[in-house]
Amino acid sequence: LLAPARCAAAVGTAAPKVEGGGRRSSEQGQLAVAPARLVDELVEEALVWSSQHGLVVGDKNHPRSGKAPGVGLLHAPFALLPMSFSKVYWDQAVELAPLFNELVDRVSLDGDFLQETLARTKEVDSFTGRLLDIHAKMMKLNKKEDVRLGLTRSDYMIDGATDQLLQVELNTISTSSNGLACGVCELHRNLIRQHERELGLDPESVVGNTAIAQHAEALAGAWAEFNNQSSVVLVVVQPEERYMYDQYWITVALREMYGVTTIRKTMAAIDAEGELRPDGTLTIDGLPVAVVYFRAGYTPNDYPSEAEWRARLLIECSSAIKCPSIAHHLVGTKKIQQELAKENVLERFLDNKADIEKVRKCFAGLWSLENDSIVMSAIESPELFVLKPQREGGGNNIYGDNLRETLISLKKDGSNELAAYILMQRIFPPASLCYLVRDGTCIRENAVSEFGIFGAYLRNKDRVIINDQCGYLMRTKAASLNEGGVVAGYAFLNSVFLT
Ligand SMILES: Nc1ncnc2c1ncn2[C@@H]1O[C@H](COP(=O)(O)OP(=O)(O)O)[C@@H](O)[C@H]1O
Ligand SMILES: N[C@H](CCC(=O)N[C@@H](CS)C(=O)NCCC(=O)O)C(=O)O
Ligand SMILES: [Mg+2]
Repeated sequence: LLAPARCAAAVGTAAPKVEGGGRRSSEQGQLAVAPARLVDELVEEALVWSSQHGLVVGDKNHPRSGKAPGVGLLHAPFALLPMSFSKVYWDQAVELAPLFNELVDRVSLDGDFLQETLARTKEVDSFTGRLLDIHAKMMKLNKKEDVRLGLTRSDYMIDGATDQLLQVELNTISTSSNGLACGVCELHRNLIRQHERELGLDPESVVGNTAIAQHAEALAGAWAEFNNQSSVVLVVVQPEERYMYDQYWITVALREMYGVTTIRKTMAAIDAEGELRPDGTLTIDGLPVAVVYFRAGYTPNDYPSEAEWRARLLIECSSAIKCPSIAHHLVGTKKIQQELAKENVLERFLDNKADIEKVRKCFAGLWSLENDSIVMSAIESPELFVLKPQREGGGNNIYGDNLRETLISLKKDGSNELAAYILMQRIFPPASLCYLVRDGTCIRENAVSEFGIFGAYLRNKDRVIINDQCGYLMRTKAASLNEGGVVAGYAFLNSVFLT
């Protein structure tokens, strides 16, 4: 039905020209029009597979879908077939993972750098300010985190104009979809296995996703370093969580693979039930906490009252291994991303020249709004930029005319509001026709992808126990969309086969 060569294009491609073969981004996207019968069959099988294998999210149309597991389920949004991705980019992103792990840890130890870099932002962004206040309190207490666990994700897009892999952002808190990303990889392998001849693809060419196993391994490793057999891993969650199934993949693996117990609590519940023993141990309902795994706490919406801020401070003051610590969390702000892109700043944190060049090579243009000439360029050509506040979770950036108007009003006020934002070069990834499935419906869209590599870093004093990439997340969205993110409702989960 679909000649293999044509079919390779049928799965959507994000692999423009690279050294040693491959094709230019402009040549991509010649999607072989798969016969409707085959697409319908694939969609039906994919929906059945997703329902039977926990590739699910809570359905926002169901009142209790964010409260109780098993209630109001809906399949997670997914691309029907994997994205082809050049091994050159894959290898580059994998090679960068331990470098970014090390960079995040080094920057997190430089409290003055964090406080100074974010000082102006603090004046105009109260959320970031509150985080900085907790960080300042820990500095005053000279609080040391001997055991540090970083679970990160570095997100990239391919810049179609230069065929360069450019970092979109470095996430250091609540890096999610680690569970569902594995599911979509298995879904694609299953579909290809069932239709190998028609699709002309090899199921094993879909890159396996180790995210669940490796996140569980890192959390279990931290729990072991805490060295208290009766302790638990505390998962900090939002009161309404429709992404709970993504989280349960990790916590069930933690129990089944390592026998480690997890408890799920909201920040309000931690404030109400949490206590500090004299030795600094955090207890919840009397249970000692070894590790605090934040799957909430990254957005102002997670702090509706002082109770949640008290909980964050209580956790930070405790001997529990925070994932992330307040310092690690702050390293992931866009302002720090922009500061690290300045000349000679990486040299403060990384020693090896070659490593520094590898990291610097993946930086897109990043500027503070104090840079008048860049602000003027952005006002003239807003479509070439993205304006970013210090926010996480998708849906927060400013684009196009709104970007221009925001900059003009910020400049007119002359207020220091400017420090709440950074400007970033807009990346235009190669687009290709893809089949995308959401709410049981398959659409064919000209789509672009964002490739994330998860990173795991576990250290006890000067002993680095884990410093590795730990799985991947490929997200695909309509090329016409500015914003991204699955939870935010824009992107679809995808997997990768290397070309
Ligand atoms: N420089 C950029 N070029 C193109 N798209 C971008 C850029 N930065 C962000 N985006 C889009 O906006 C989405 C959210 O931006 P991001 O910086 O990842 O913020 P968040 O922390 O909210 O995820 C990304 O997933 C991507 O789709
Ligand atoms: N509900 C929360 C969701 C937390 C969250 O949005 N995390 C951001 C980085 S901060 C992220 O990694 N997004 C990747 C998946 C996407 O595209 O939506 C959770 O389960 O922890
Ligand atoms: Mg993001």
